[in-house]
Amino acid sequence: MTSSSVPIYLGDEDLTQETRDLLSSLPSEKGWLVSQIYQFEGSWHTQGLVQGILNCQKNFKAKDSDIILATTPKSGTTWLKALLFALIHRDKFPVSSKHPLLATNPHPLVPYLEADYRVSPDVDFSELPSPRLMQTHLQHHSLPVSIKSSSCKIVYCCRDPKDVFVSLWHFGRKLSPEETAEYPIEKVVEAFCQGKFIGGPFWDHVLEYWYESRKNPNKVLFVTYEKLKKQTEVEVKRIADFIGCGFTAEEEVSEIVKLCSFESLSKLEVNRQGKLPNGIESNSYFRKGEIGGWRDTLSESLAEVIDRTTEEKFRGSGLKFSC
Ligand SMILES: Nc1ncnc2c1ncn2[C@@H]1O[C@H](COP(=O)(O)O)[C@@H](OP(=O)(O)O)[C@H]1O
Ligand SMILES: C[C@]12CC[C@@H]3c4ccc(OS(=O)(=O)O)cc4CC[C@H]3[C@@H]1CC[C@@H]2O
Repeated sequence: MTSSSVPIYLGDEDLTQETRDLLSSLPSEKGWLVSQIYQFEGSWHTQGLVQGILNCQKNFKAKDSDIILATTPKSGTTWLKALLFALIHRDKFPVSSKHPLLATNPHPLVPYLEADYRVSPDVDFSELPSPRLMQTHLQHHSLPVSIKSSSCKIVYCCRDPKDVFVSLWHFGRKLSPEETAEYPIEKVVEAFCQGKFIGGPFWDHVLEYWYESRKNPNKVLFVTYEKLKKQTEVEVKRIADFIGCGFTAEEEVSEIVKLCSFESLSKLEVNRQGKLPNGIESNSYFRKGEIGGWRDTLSESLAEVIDRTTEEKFRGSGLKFSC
C-alpha cells in the first residue's frame, strides 16, 4: 500500500493480474514516502507506476514529430515543461497577458506518460496539438520502443544530485509530514545513494541519457539545470534549434525566458494556491529554484557521501556537474 498523501497513480488499486504476477517476482524494499518500492528493469517504482510503465510500453505509439522531455524527479521538469510548451506554441500563444502559462500550472499542460497510462491504459494523446509534447521519468532503456525507433526528439535535463536530493527531501516532507517526521536524513541519503528511491538509481538514469546524447546528438539533447540557470538564453536557443523551432535573428528569446523563470512562475496565483489534478499542492513544484541550495539542508559530510557516489559512478564518462 502507498501512503494516502502521495498521488493516486502511485497506488496499488486495480492492478492487472499480469502486473500482480510480475510484482511478486520483483525485488522489493521499504520506501521512504511509500511503504513498498519494486525494482523493475533496473529502476525502483511503486506498484502503480509499474502498472503505468507496462501500459505505456505496450500502448504508446510515438510520432516522428513528438517531443519527449525526460528527467529524474526534481531535476527541472516543471521549468522545462514551461519552456518547451512556450517554445513550441509561440506562434499560437505569443507572450501576452493571455498566455496559458499565466493561468495554468506547467504540469497539466504537458502529459506525464507513465502516470497517465497508469490512470488509463487507453489514454488518447491524439488530440494534442502537433508537435506533441510529453514528459517521462523513465530510464532510457525502459522507454516505449516507438520513442527509440521513431525520429521523435528527446530533451533530457539533469541536475546536481545534491540539489536533486534536497529538493526531493523538502518535497517529500511537505507531501507526507507525518510519514517523514521521524525519518533521519542520513537514512534517506543512504537510500538515495544506493539508488533505492522512486526513479533511481539517479546516476544510472543520467548516464544512460548522457551516452545516448553522445551517440545520437540529433535524437537526444542533454541539458543541465545549472547551465540553463547560468546562461538561460543561450540554452533556450539551443533547445529551440534542437526541437526544430529555432529563433530567427529578429525574434526575441528573452520574453519566453522571463515568462518561464522561477521568479515569474512562482509568483503566479495559479502556482501559489490550490492543488494539481494529481492532488499535489501547486506550490510544491516551486521552492527555491537555485543552484547549490543544498547547503542549507545537507551537512558537509552528507554532501560528501553524495559527491563520492557521483565521482564513482561518473568516473570515465566525461560528465561533471559544474556549480
Ligand atoms: N521556472 C523554474 N526555474 C528554475 N527552477 C525551477 C523552476 N520551476 C521549478 N523549479 C525548481 O525545480 C525543482 C523541482 O523540480 P521538478 O520540476 O523536476 O519537480 C525545485 O527545486 P528546489 O526544490 O531546489 O527549489 C523547484 O523550485
Ligand atoms: C513522482 C513524483 C516524484 C518522485 C516522488 C518520490 C520520490 C522518492 C520517494 O521515495 S521512496 O518512497 O521511493 O523511498 C517517494 C516519492 C513519492 C512521490 C513522488 C512524486 C509524486 C509526483 C512526482 O512527480
